Amino acid sequence: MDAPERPEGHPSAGPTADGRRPAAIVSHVDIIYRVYGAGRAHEVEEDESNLFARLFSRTTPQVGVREVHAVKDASFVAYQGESVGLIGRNGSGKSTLLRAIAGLIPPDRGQIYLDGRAALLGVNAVLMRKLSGARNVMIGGQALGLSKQEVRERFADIVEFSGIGSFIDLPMESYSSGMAARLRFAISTAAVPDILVVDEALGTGDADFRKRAQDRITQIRRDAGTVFMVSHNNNTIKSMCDRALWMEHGHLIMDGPSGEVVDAYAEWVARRRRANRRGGPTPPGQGPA
Ligand SMILES: Nc1ncnc2c1ncn2[C@@H]1O[C@H](COP(=O)(O)OP(=O)(O)OP(=O)(O)O)[C@@H](O)[C@H]1O
Repeated sequence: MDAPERPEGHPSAGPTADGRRPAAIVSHVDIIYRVYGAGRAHEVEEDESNLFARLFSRTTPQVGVREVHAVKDASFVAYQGESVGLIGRNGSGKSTLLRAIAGLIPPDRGQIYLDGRAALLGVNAVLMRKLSGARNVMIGGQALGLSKQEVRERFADIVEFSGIGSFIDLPMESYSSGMAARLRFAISTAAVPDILVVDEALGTGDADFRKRAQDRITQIRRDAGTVFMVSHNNNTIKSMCDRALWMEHGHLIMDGPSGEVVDAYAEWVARRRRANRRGGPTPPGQGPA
């Protein structure tokens, strides 16, 4: 099979003229979810011959399949050492784009090129509530690609960072949600990936833990890693990211220094609220489009 076409600035092309090295290239990416069984009642009850014709038709969409176009023609380049925040309203496509960068969802169109390994912060899928925190450290660490020996070497650090103390020997189902979130964060960042993808993990925990989480992310960036994060907290994005991407209805509508993008987004949200209170739409020409 032919190698995919490499856009300008592909990681293998080396650093740019200003010395920055691309870590992730997202080129014209579209992501479409297909939700099955989403048909209307009368479609489900249609007669069998009609159903047969539909199943074998190339042109008519199948019964009950609904498409959600979550990301539309998104393109950007992120550089090593950069921390990029994604902001936007609920359902605007932020998590979907992050999951695609982490390699969990294949784009329907376009390409994503990464220089190194990307990992989504969060080992939720593999952790087991009925097992002790200690057993879960071993399971989660290995899920991140560490060997048993490597997890053992980092065990004390992970437990110390989580602040779980002697609870580490109890089943995770006995933890408060904050304790579980802290342990998950500690496990997830035990193996430092080249590209760390953080989806809303920083809203959990108390102020002290948030500070330590922030320090750890800063350290990952210092080790030449790149961080992507989604947050609904504008202050988190401003303080932890140097750049922000604003998504609306699957489109990437603004890309720039985090302070500028967050302020523009906050202003737009406030204007929308005012317009909604007055019962009218957002004034034309002042929306994000
Ligand atoms: N697994 C899925 N199957 C079908 N549709 C999905 C799925 N996950 C997300 N969607 C849809 O894709 C769109 C984008 O969702 P996504 O979770 O990426 O948005 P988001 O900006 O991260 O939202 P939020 O801020 O609420 O987390 C939404 O319309 C959502 O309903």
